[in-house]
Amino acid sequence: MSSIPLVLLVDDKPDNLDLLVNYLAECGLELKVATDGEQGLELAAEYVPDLILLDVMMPGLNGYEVCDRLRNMPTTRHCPVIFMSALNDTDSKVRGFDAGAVDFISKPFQRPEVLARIQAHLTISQQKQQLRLKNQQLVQLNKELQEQVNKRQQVEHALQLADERLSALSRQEAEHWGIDAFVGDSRVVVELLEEVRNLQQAPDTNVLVLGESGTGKELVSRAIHFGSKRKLSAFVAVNCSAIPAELADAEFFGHVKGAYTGATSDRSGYFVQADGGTLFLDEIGDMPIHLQAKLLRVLEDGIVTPVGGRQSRRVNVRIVAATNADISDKIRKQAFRQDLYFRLAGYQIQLPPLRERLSDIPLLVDHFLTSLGRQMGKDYPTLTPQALQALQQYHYPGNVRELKNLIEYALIASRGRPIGAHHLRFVDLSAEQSAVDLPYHEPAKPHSNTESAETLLMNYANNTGRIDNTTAQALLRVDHGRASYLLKKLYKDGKLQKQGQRRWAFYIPA
Ligand SMILES: Nc1ncnc2c1ncn2[C@@H]1O[C@H](COP(=O)(O)OP(=O)(O)OP(=O)(O)O)[C@@H](O)[C@H]1O
Repeated sequence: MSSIPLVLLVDDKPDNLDLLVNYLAECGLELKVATDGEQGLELAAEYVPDLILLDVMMPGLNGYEVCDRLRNMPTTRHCPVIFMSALNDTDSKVRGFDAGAVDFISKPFQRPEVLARIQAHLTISQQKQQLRLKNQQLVQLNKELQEQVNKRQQVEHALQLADERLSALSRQEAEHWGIDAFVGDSRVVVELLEEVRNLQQAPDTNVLVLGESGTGKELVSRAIHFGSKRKLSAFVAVNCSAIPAELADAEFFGHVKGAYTGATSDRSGYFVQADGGTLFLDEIGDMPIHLQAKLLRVLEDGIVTPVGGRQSRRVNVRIVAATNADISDKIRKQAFRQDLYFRLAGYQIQLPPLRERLSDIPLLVDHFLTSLGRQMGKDYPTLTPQALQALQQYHYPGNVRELKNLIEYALIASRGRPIGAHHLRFVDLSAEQSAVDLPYHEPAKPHSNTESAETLLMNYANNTGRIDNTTAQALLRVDHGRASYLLKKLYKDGKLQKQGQRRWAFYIPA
């Protein structure tokens, strides 16, 4: 409503119009007059008045019809209409209200009544208009809110989907790495799996996993993590022997931007990455001694500080460490800190070598035939009884990893036929298996450095107690002559002892 309210007077009697104009002249109103219904409608459409005084009985369109049409025009729909009539009966009033009038003024006019009714309805109309405006604002606000709610619901839905996908992934991972992934039903394995289950229920206990290479130390460590409540956070696997000493601090504790040349941004280290989860330290026996001291400090106070940074951060990490080294020997030789050992070995697990649980071979063979066969697109690979017997008689210096590799090779070599003993490529031949028809392999990368070749052979002999020419050839990828030369040299140096005169098998001197 403009500051001066506009009132439209519609009456076919000029006297009435004059009288009304006269009454309203000094009331601060703007007036428009129409002398019939048609003109009244035109002026109403053109000026959109704040109030209309409408005569009922007019030639042409009567007041009821005019009012009815006003209600149907979008611009005048809310404009209050007061009927003016000499008829004072209830019927005509009801009819008027039905047509959409807000009030009645009786003729002959009484000035105070006319003024009072006009004022009252202008005020009501003004308030109604304000209410309508507020309502529109509220509707608009409500729309915006609804849009926000919709957007939020979409985001929440997307988040929920992502969450479901993530937990499906972590479920898959947990299933993949769960305790069931560790195959075996020998007594020693059953006891071992019981220990793993107990450790899953003690998610804050650090664990030291000991065992020869290939016995499943990483598999067990993953099962400990993925079966515990820590599974929703990361399992970070680190091979301690593969980290260059100069990078070790940054790798473990992270670094800030500019800490050294090449540090172009902040980077979190293994401890922060594993926060809430598990840090798997493989080959812990090979961890440099200076790093052992720093690791011990983090294990004691749970606080890490990135290289070049001042801001420390508290982390909650379970350590599962593994080694195939003789850790007591390393402690004796002061190559491993005893205090760190006590921190890591909150609980200690010893994995048995495969040769001490040969009864697990059929299950393991079946497991690898199925899983590797599936990967290679071979549906039901089979094995001859002779091949299984050969597998059960071997002593597996490389443990389960070696068995897995044997089966993988045999699956390829057998080309879809049942796997026979001659498809098994044993690296370390025992007397019974020397008759096995071995396929020939081109040496991949011959081992030319004599010193490191000797170390490799001695490591093997120390681990297994024996070594022969065929094994040496396979280990170093060299020919028979070179293997003989190296074994004889170790023999002459007194590092190996010969067995019998004819067979070139050597033992560690008693
Ligand atoms: N009991 C088992 N059941 C099924 N697979 C096994 C088992 N033990 C070991 N494996 C498989 O053998 C391979 C070697 O296992 P893993 O890496 O856990 O051994 P490891 O003791 O950690 O070896 P390393 O000391 O050389 O790191 C992996 O492919 C693993 O899946």
